[in-house]
Amino acid sequence: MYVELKQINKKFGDFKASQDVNFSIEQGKLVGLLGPSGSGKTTILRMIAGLEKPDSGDIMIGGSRVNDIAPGKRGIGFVFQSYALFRHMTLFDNIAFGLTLQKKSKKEIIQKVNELTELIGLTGFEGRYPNQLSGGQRQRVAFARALAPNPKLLLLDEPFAAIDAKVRKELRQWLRTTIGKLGVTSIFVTHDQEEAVEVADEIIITNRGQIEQKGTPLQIYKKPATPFVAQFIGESTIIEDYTKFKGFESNDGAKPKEKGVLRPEFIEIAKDETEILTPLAAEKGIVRAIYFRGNNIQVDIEVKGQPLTGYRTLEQEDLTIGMEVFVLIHRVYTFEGSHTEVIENRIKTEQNSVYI
Ligand SMILES: Nc1ncnc2c1ncn2[C@@H]1O[C@H](COP(=O)(O)OP(=O)(O)OP(=O)(O)O)[C@@H](O)[C@H]1O
Repeated sequence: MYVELKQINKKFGDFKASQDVNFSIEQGKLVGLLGPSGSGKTTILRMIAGLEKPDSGDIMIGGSRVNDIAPGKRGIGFVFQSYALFRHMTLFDNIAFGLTLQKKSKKEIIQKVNELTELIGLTGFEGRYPNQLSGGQRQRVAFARALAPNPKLLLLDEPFAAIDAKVRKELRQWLRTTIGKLGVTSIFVTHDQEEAVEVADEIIITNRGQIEQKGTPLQIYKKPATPFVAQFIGESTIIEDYTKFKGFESNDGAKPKEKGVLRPEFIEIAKDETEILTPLAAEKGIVRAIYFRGNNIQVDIEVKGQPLTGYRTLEQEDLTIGMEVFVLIHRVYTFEGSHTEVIENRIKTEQNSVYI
């Protein structure tokens, strides 16, 4: 493991910004720290960088405990949200900054800066000042500057936050490819789940100073470990009593102990019985709202007093507000302690086995 946090605790006054934080990151991985505002992501990043000291616990980088090592001696590159370039320095001098501090030879500096300028696609722009570059270009320069001293670990704090949406998408892909090529272990902070899912090899989800889950984007999406993760990742509706729906009835009529989580992808909304394979397993619902989402149509429905959301494709027939529709709930998640359970629609499953 390249980076390891062991039982890290950090308080600001009485406020617990990190509570028993444990995780490890393999060498060469690009990991996203994802969580709502104030959940402690930046505090974790700053402790790894040495800009903040944990109250207890160990921070290990490359097998050594670095708690007492100064930030500049940890072999870390840092990219901040706001470009933080030196305004009075050219692109060349900005990238060369760390190398000059390291007292590298002129020849070495020129070679390295040229290499990095090419990597970020800005060859020919060496003499420009930050205000002569676009936001995306400036952020790439910040990235090159952080990489110049050959860090073993790269930390990025909301690196795309200040950049407009279209450029941000391009920059994400670029960052992913570039970091993959360089193989430098990297941790980035974001509160944007789309960004984390698109860019990261692995995601660590933070909530109230604690780690809720760590896994690949797909693992986190398919098997959220806690109700918090289930609600935070993707869209979902929390249902107090899912046993009121067809196919989910409890055997003894008792209400479930745990709440259910329903994602739009678990719901099929059909205009009539012919659109659905197992109409017997479906509930009737009323269309409450319809939103065109570009590549699909979001339909808000009400089923037995419960508002739910599902999607329809552009190829399917249009629905109208107030229309009665068939709603097939394929599955529901529940959580028992730290265990996620997936409950399938029983009627649908039985009917499908008859067809087979
Ligand atoms: N130096 C500090 N002094 C006091 N409180 C702090 C300090 N730094 C952070 N905090 C508090 O610790 C909590 C966690 O902050 P942190 O910046 O780690 O969260 P975050 O998840 O990165 O949030 P955001 O997405 O808004 O940046 C917040 O409530 C914040 O106000």
